[in-house]
Amino acid sequence: MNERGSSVPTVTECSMPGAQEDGYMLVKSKDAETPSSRLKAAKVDSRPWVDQEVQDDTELEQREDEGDDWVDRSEEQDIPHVPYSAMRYPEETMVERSKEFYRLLNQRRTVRLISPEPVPREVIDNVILTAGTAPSGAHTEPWTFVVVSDPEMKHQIRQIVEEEEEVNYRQRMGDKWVKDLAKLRTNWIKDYLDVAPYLILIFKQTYGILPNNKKKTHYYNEISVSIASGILLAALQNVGLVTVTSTPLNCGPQLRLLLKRPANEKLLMLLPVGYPAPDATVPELERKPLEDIVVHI
Ligand SMILES: NC(=O)C1=CN([C@@H]2O[C@H](COP(=O)(O)OP(=O)(O)OC[C@H]3O[C@@H](n4cnc5c(N)ncnc54)[C@H](OP(=O)(O)O)[C@@H]3O)[C@@H](O)[C@H]2O)C=CC1
Ligand SMILES: Cc1cc2nc3c(=O)[nH]c(=O)nc-3n(C[C@H](O)[C@H](O)[C@H](O)COP(=O)(O)O)c2cc1C
Ligand SMILES: N[C@@H](Cc1ccc(O)c(Cl)c1)C(=O)O
Repeated sequence: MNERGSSVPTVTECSMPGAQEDGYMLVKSKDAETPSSRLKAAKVDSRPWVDQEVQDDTELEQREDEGDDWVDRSEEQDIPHVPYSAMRYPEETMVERSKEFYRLLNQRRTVRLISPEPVPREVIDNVILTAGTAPSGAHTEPWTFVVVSDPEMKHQIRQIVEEEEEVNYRQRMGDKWVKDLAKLRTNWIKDYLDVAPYLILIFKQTYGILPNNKKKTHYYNEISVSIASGILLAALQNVGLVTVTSTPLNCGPQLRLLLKRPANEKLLMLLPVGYPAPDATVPELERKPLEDIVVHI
């Protein structure tokens, strides 16, 4: 393998215990070689180099089950291009606005003690609309925001999450993981899943399904939905609400089924949303200074 990553991880079809209706998962394996992996390797080798961590494998992986059920992009209609104009501020105003926005977002904290106080539904709709302004690969908008306010449904979500997180903390993840998280004083008990007025479950659509049932490639879907999620966090901060950017390990498939979401959707994160509880505390964390996060060239 050369340094620029031309060695391609092979892909094996295998049965996935306890998982989806699809019955397949892609497993990276160094040794196994199958016709599809050879095809994939050949395709990848003919492409320009991209960092393996960020390369868009979306289409390659999906074309494993290539068939007539994928839409041909060339069938899509051309659209008009229209003039664009942006707000233009004097430089001093730009500096002031950039500081002001930084001050706002620098106050954002993950708050794990959330008040049960109701939050207007319209505010939740607006922050989700804001998240939906995110850029997305080929403008595929590969996100679904499931908003849960029903107490019984919230409780069922809590039961799934607590059951899996208990396994994560007690055995699945091991000592290093538990030690790395210790400063946050988290555990598998997730009161906020019952208490927060809203739970927003953010799903990435790994591919799209058109009205004619053909599948559509959702390029860079995880990156696109992650950007939308970041914008959602900023929008929540803007209205004085708090959340926990939570990634409940191994809960995705169960939560998808509970919420009756289709098989093309995978849970990306679960955000309990509300006002902070009056007695909420947060760990006294520091953020890296500018010189540690920027390189000017
Ligand atoms: N594991 C990761 O790389 C990432 C995880 N997350 C989030 O972290 C949390 C834990 O993630 P993870 O450990 O992957 O656990 P999940 O609970 O999301 O998934 C467990 C396993 O099931 C697979 N799976 C989930 N949904 C589907 C679906 N609709 N169709 C087919 N396979 C599916 C996943 O595949 P697969 O590994 O292909 O996703 C994974 O192997 C979740 O909230 C998840 O959304 C967020 C970003 C990346
Ligand atoms: C991708 C990602 C996954 C996270 N997963 C969890 C999680 O599962 N549970 C949790 O309590 N916090 C989770 N967090 C929140 C982090 O613990 C938190 O962002 C970090 O401690 C910094 O604190 P701050 O958000 O207050 O700046 C996650 C954050 C990110 C960005
Ligand atoms: N999901 C667990 C553990 C956890 C906690 C905090 C984190 O920042 C991360 Cl990445 C994981 C939990 O919610 O307790």
